Amino acid sequence: MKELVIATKNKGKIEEFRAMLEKKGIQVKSLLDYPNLPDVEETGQTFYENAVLKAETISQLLNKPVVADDSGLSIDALNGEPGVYSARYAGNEKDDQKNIQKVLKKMEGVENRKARFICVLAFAAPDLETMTVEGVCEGQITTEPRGDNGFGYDPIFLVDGKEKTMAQLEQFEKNEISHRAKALKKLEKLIGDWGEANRESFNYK
Ligand SMILES: O=P(O)(O)OP(=O)(O)OP(=O)(O)OC[C@H]1O[C@@H](n2cnc3c(O)ncnc32)[C@H](O)[C@@H]1O
Ligand SMILES: [Mg+2]
Repeated sequence: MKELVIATKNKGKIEEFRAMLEKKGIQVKSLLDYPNLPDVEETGQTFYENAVLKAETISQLLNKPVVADDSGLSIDALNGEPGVYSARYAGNEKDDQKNIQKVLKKMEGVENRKARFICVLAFAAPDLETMTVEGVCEGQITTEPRGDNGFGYDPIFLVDGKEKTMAQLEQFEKNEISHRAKALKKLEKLIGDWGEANRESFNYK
């Protein structure tokens, strides 16, 4: 079975990548399978910078092809917040419930509820120039959480074109329309064949 390392510790992301890739015969590994690797500090100002930082650092340490995902929620009325700080919006403990409450509080009485999920994927491999792609999913911020599926801000994100929040969609439905799914489709096109990515050495720069 082909194998791909995703440089993430986020269980929600890992589950989604598994669902999208394992049906194609690709076994997904994550940083939870490599507990001895150091944490990569997300010092970038953009999703792109952080995705590249995570992918290149882990690819160099493992000497393997690696995909990293940097993603988040961007709310128009909050000038793009929580943005690159999505995971730690309400504090360093990365608490989804606290993050949601912080957004709902800031959005109290706000009429313009337009928002989007953004996902940047970076693919880094030994001797290969790093590739990046972006996927976006448009929606609206609700006034209260709805649904139990997914992770992060899914319960307060009403997906445009559906009458459900992202957390009310079944996982397979989220994986048809999400920012992550769109980015992954683009990356697959760019790379051609994930099998290529698993060759011992990558020699086309
Ligand atoms: O860096 P890694 O280890 O991948 O895990 P992380 O959770 O820190 O991931 P990010 O730095 O990319 O921060 C992304 C945050 O944005 C939010 N987010 C991203 N994708 C999401 C999705 O599909 N649904 C809901 N929230 C999402 C969620 O709060 C994530 O913690
Ligand atoms: Mg992170």
